[in-house]
Amino acid sequence: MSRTDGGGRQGRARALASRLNGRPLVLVGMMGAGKTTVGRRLAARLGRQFIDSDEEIERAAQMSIPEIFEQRGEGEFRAGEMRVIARLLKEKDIVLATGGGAFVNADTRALVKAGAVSVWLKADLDVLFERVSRRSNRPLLKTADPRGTLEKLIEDRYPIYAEADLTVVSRDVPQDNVAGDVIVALLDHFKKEQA
Ligand SMILES: Nc1ncnc2c1ncn2[C@@H]1O[C@H](COP(=O)(O)OP(=O)(O)O)[C@@H](O)[C@H]1O
Ligand SMILES: O=C(O)C1=C[C@@H](OP(=O)(O)O)[C@@H](O)[C@H](O)C1
Ligand SMILES: [Mg+2]
Repeated sequence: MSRTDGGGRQGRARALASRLNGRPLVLVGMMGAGKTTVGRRLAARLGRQFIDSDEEIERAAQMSIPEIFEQRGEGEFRAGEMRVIARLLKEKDIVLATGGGAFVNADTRALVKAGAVSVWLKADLDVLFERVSRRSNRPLLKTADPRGTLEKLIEDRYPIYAEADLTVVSRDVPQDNVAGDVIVALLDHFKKEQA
């Protein structure tokens, strides 16, 4: 990478930091969109702390997400998810990756909309299915037809994710490039907001 590229990157990160003024950046979207992995890259590029709400919930409950769903049920998971996100939104200068269902919950969505800048990482069914098929840690997809389940979730959730402040396509390119796409899209968003 040339010196100019490095300067451009840093310049964009600084410009964005000033626009955000400490406000949390929150990633929303389907399972497999890349919220956790792209979010980590994004935080590194912006010099922000990265937090994943699923990891926070697992730490608080001392159980894995599949165990929480199995032993406590989805209702309790969603209530815990909202509490954890409400607490995390009080932090400054963070990138927060949420679980795919968090923004779908009306109360959690209201908290995110009020206290953060939200980005929908969007990907289509084929891309998502290929990615989630790599691991079996998503209890909602433990059905007879996981692809059909994912398709139905997309149908239900896309209109809700569209309420995020902006949308970035999670392309099948290195995750650092997707993080770069998010930074460019955010700067563009703030420019438009100012115009
Ligand atoms: N842009 C990308 N290109 C290729 N693979 C990706 C990309 N983003 C994420 N992945 C992979 O997809 C899987 C799910 O990513 P993850 O970050 O856990 O998604 P989420 O948190 O949105 O469910 C992981 O194996 C990750 O490495
Ligand atoms: O879409 C969902 O409802 C869920 C997504 C998961 O997080 P990721 O989106 O990070 O996979 C996790 O919170 C849980 O399995 C439920
Ligand atoms: Mg995740």
